[in-house]
Amino acid sequence: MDGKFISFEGPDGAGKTSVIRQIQEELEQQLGEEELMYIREPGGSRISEEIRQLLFDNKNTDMDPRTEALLFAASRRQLVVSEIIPGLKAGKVILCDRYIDSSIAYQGAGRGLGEREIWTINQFAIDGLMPDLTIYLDIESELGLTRIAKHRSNQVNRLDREKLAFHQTVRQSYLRLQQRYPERIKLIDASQPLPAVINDVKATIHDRFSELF
Ligand SMILES: Nc1ncnc2c1ncn2[C@@H]1O[C@H](COP(=O)(O)OP(=O)(O)OP(=O)(O)O)[C@@H](O)[C@H]1O
Ligand SMILES: Cc1cn([C@H]2C[C@H](O)[C@@H](COP(=O)(O)O)O2)c(=O)[nH]c1=O
Repeated sequence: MDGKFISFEGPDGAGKTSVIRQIQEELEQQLGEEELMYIREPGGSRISEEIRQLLFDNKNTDMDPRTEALLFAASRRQLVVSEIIPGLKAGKVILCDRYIDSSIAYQGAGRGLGEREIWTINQFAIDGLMPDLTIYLDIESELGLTRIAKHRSNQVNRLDREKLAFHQTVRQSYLRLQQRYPERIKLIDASQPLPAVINDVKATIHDRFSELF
């Protein structure tokens, strides 16, 4: 497939949304809007957005962890088929806010379901389709959660509400993934001021795809 598949990962509050917004704006100017696709997980397609509602509904506190893991994988499957594969076939640059690494870190490690088990169920969903590049925004859990509490307290979802220890486990899992796949996953220090984070992200994308930025 001709396109470029870039995923963005990180603990809650790392700044993914803020970074992607800027990257998207600049790439749209460089490439034109039609060459670019922004999607977010869970969600990004009609059916996947409906699964998102179920996953984040604050009244679903009794959701079983395996149900949660399967719903994230189901949402991902639908997104792959309805958006990502067609976008890549059309040669687009796809900016994807979270992908399989989120499930490994949050459900595999955070929920304690096992990183290998989550990898396996997600292979059924993605059928081998991995990002060309993953930007991992690394931040200490305390700082990430503080940012959310400060700026986004009116939109806190079921997973944001987890205890600090959960978020620390998630971060450790991300760091292990980055060490295991250093060619695909590039670590950016997200505790820096936003403009510095964005510069690092642009340089990392350019290193991988010299025609971008
Ligand atoms: N580098 C930064 N320095 C200070 N504040 C930041 C930085 N990046 C983002 N923020 C602020 O932190 C808050 C969370 O940022 P953002 O929503 O972009 O993070 P996120 O990684 O998408 O979070 P989540 O995964 O929980 O949705 C926002 O209010 C944003 O303005
Ligand atoms: C894809 C995916 C996401 N999550 C969690 C991670 C976050 O807490 C939320 C997504 O919130 P955002 O503001 O849209 O980043 O969902 C997860 O646990 N597992 C996953 O596979």
